[in-house]
Amino acid sequence: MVPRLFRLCAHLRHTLNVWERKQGLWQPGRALSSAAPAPAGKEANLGFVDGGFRVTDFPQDKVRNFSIIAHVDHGKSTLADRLLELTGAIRKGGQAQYLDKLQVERERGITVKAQTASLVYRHRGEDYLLNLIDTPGHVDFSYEVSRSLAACQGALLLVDAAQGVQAQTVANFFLAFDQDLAIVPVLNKVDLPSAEPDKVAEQMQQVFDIPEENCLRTSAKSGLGLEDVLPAVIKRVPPPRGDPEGDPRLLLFDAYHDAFRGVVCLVEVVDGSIRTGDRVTAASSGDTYDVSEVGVLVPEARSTGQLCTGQVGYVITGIKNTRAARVGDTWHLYKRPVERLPGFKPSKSMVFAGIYPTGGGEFDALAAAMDRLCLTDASIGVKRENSDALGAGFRCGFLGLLHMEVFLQRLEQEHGASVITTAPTVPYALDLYGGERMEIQNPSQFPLGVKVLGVWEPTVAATITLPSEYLGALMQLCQDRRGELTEHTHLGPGRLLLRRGPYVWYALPLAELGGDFYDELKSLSSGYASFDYAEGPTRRASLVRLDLMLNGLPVDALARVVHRDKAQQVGRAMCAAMRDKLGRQMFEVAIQATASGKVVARETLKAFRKNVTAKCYGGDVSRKRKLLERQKEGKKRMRRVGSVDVPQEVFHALMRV
Ligand SMILES: Nc1nc2c(ncn2[C@@H]2O[C@H](COP(=O)(O)OP(=O)(O)OP(=O)(O)O)[C@@H](O)[C@H]2O)c(=O)[nH]1
Repeated sequence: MVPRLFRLCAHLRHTLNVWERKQGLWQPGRALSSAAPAPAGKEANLGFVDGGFRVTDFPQDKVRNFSIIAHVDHGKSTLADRLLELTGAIRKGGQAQYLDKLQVERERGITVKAQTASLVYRHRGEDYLLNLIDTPGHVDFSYEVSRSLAACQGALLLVDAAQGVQAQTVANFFLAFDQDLAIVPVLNKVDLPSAEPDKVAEQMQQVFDIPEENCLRTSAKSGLGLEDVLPAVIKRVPPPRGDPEGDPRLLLFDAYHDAFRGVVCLVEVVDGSIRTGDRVTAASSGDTYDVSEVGVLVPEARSTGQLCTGQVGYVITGIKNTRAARVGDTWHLYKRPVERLPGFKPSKSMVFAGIYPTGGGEFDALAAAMDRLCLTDASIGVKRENSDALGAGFRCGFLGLLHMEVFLQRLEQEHGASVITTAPTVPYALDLYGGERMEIQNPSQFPLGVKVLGVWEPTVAATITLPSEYLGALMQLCQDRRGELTEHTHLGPGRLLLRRGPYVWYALPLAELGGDFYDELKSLSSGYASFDYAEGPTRRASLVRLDLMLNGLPVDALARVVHRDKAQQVGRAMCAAMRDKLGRQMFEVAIQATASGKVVARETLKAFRKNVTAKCYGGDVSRKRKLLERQKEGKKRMRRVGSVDVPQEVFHALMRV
């Protein structure tokens, strides 16, 4: 009864909204009677901590939408904090890195999810609504950056004045440049003794053709130069260009799941405006929803009743199915179709891994958790798969290894899921007899007993910047990882440029970026190297399938594809790790590694019943019982391969070999 009543009210409200639009009776701000007018008189602080908010006070020319983009750790989140404080959105001296809300972000000290905040700023006696999007710096999250940029007309390009232009500075600059955004260059960390802002400004001119005098100089730490940032945004970033009189057209650029409110969609209102009570249609599916709440993030969600042309905010529609909120989709008013916005390029998975629940019966819970997490990260590809050893699970595609690690950490921390993952792998293409080509995303799909004429693996075009003195060590590392040097160049003359060294371009197999590549790169360059990559062509390579067998039976979840020359070395390491981790069984276990069916390594585990109470001397019965119970509990978490019980820690341990 209640939902029906609610639907009826929503329908009446929508009909009234449409009628008003048609009759020209639309009264901006009427739905906002509860919002207090913005306090006047304060120059640069009209914040939301004490003040009110009326979106209709901000016509398009008083709106600016911009992102902060930079290389990792150049200070985006710290600068965003300062801008939030400056405009009164948050209180000074509060929580640092306010927009990095996720536990994983705080623990790792990196941004993984773009965050939006609307600020009100008074400049020369006029109030402006500035929508800021703080973006991640790491290459694995560049999809977040490109998505965020679609809702912006400008970008603050931040560069650490001590480190200069780095690999992701270049990558992010081109993302913004390709989308025709106004770029406001900011040299940050000028307070550092090692800062050389003049040299970096010169570098900006050389690399990006940005006039040196256009670079702002700031310290997000000490606050130096911050007062110039927002005036520069207002002056250099154009207002959004949409048609305020046109039919409402919304770009859905992000979404997340809120435990109380359900699916929350972040939108830019490209044309027209949207109000609570409107009925909207998603252009991709034709599904229709009633808008139950509209508002801005200041940075917490605040209902405003409507959003006008060019504004960025959130919309809640009671979407139940997380997959219905398709990031990149165009929304319009019910029965008022509009031309669809270009949306986003689908992301291309670079790394794949199988994800399985640790307990067999936990599949549904894992599926629900994955669904909710994928809503906040549209770049993850998910397909169901089954493993003989691990049961029902998923094969997921990620943009890189860090992306995968962060996803797994979020699954555990935010959704309480406990999972086993297979070793990450890349997609391979196999040439079979008869001209047939087979794509595999899982090593256990690599056919055995069939003649494979050729295996093609993906490569990346890697850009590495590092000081010249580390060039030799870098070349050795890339050669060990089967890389081919394509080009290298110096950034230009000058002390800083010499110190920062050359750009080096390598074609590297994507599979070789796994494991310890980043760690080695950082350690060989004393932390100075920076790395970025783009997708390269596929390359033919001598690759084989490596299997781990227990008493003659392959463990499908542990199969991997390796280079022929490394098969024995990896096989031995896997057998040794299996021997150490498996724990003795009641019978002898033969552990073998086979490359394309031929044994390349072997270990034998002698029969033994593990006596977990051996260390408990005397008659401490309760302690013995506790240990035996824990052993029983552990057995539940075992996976059976033939007659061998494999504890799940073994899977975790072998993924890292
Ligand atoms: N000395 C100095 N340190 C700064 C300044 N701005 C930021 N930092 C420090 O630099 C480190 C990285 O800052 P973040 O704001 O997390 O950098 P980020 O670009 O958001 O990092 P990612 O999100 O991981 O890409 C932190 O330890 C900050 O305290 C500055 O102007 N001066």
